[in-house]
Amino acid sequence: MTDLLALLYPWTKVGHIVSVIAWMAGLFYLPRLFVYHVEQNGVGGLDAVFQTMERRLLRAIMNPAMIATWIFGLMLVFTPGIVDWSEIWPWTKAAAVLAMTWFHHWLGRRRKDFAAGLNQVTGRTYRMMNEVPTLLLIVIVTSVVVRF
Ligand code: HEM
Repeated sequence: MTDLLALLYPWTKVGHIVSVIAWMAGLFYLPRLFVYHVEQNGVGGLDAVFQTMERRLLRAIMNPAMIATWIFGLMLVFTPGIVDWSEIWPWTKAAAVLAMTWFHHWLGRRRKDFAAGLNQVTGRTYRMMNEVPTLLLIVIVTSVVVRF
């Protein structure tokens, strides 16, 4: 099994990076959609349009991309010679990835609130939350590239 993972290594990394890019695109865009959704000022019909865009973005792109990122990422973890858990970088990366996954689920719960007409979160808070994936991305890329 580990021989197969070693053989697949470059292709696993291709899959990982491609799925990471798709996941991040959604994580940046969905909170921005929520800002516009909150601040639409009751223009007729827009609520339904936003709901459709949010549902499709989450279901068609973000959920599959997150799952693919995890699968390829875990394949890299189990590839021999890639991760040394006595170093610091795998732990900072793991913490940031878990936080990113929490953020994804937080957005998913907010989408359900919008769909039920129960959103309580202000546009200002969504603007602030929009910075979360950027900060986590900096931690993750620094971890995997600098490898402290
Ligand atoms: C979801 C769980 C994740 C796991 C288990 C995981 C695990 C890994 C592992 C073990 C590597 C191998 C590093 C190497 O080949 O030397 C890697 C590479 C990489 N990961 Fe992740 N990762 C995950 C999520 C993410 C996320 C969310 C991002 C970006 C936001 C990311 C960005 C990268 C990048 C850019 C590389 C390539 C680094 C290089 O080639 O130097 N990963 N990942």
